[in-house]
Amino acid sequence: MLSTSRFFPSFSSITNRALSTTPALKSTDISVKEERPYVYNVKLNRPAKLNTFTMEMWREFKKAIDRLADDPKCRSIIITGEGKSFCAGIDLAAGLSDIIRVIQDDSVEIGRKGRAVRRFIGEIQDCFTALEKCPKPIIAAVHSHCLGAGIDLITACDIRMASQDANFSIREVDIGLAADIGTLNRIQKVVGNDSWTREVALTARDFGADEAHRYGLISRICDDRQSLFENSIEMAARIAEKSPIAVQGTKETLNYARDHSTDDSLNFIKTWNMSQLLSTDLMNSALAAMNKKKATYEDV
Ligand SMILES: CC/C=C\C=C\CC(=O)SCCNC(=O)CCNC(=O)[C@H](O)C(C)(C)COP(=O)(O)OP(=O)(O)OC[C@H]1O[C@@H](n2cnc3c(N)ncnc32)[C@H](O)[C@@H]1OP(=O)(O)O
Repeated sequence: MLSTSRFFPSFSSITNRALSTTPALKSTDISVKEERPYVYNVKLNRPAKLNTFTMEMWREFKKAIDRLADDPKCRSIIITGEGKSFCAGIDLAAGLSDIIRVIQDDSVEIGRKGRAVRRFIGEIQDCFTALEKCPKPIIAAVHSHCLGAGIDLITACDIRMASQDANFSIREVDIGLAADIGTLNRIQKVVGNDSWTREVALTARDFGADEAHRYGLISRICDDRQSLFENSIEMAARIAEKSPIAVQGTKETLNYARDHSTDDSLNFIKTWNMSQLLSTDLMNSALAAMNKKKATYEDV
């Protein structure tokens, strides 16, 4: 069992450093690649630190997702991690240094400190909420460690799959905090088992791919990392072949239905489709189905 203290520089050394000493993000910490036509891979690319998140990396991640959200040449996305682990959570040394500096700055009045903490958490929340807000479906492909912020990330995705070696933990209580960037707010809606959710969130215990699958956190287990990658690309490519109007309307509606009453969401989809059924995609798809052919669709 590793102690988290080995990752922390002393608090005084953090507070004495200037802001600019936060390890700078090389833009390679997040890489974006078109793997197939219309299918993009957003890769966490900080393998030496097990793809742990710094503030700069969070910002880069959001930028990448927001860019793909608006790119008509992107229709589906997979999220992968380079190296040994998918994501070992927040970078316990660099990722918390900004906030610790504020907390420890005695010249800042306590009410203002609270506001700064709230802003800090909100900014990080937005980086993962970008996954949910992105109209393109997003598949998380998890191998090895997926801890803390890693679970925040994957619960904001549309689909989760993992290789057999995956190792998950809602690790936050072990570092003295209630998870605040999405896991606790989304996981019950993903998993639908309140007792299990509370068990893993309150104990921070590790669980593997089989357990994650059994409780619905992931929908598919692959034998190894290579087949995980291939399966996630195949699934993303299959989605990308379909009408982007239909696919993106489906994601919007599922998100809306999750957070509203059935009545409200029925109203939402009929209003949505007031315009979206007028699209040529409907006729194209119907004709292609009747002729046993594949339809192609304009970019949106
Ligand atoms: C407002 C708050 C917002 C977000 C909050 C999020 C909360 C969380 O994310 S909680 C989870 C935090 N993460 C952890 O507690 C994991 C800590 N890491 C480990 O326990 C282990 O590294 C391991 C994942 C079990 C893997 O062990 P091992 O295979 O032996 O590899 P290591 O040699 O330990 O690690 C390699 C390399 O990575 C560095 N590293 C690993 N995890 C972190 C981390 N979380 N923060 C910073 N650095 C980390 C480790 O120091 C090694 O670096 P070297 O330079 O090679 O020493």
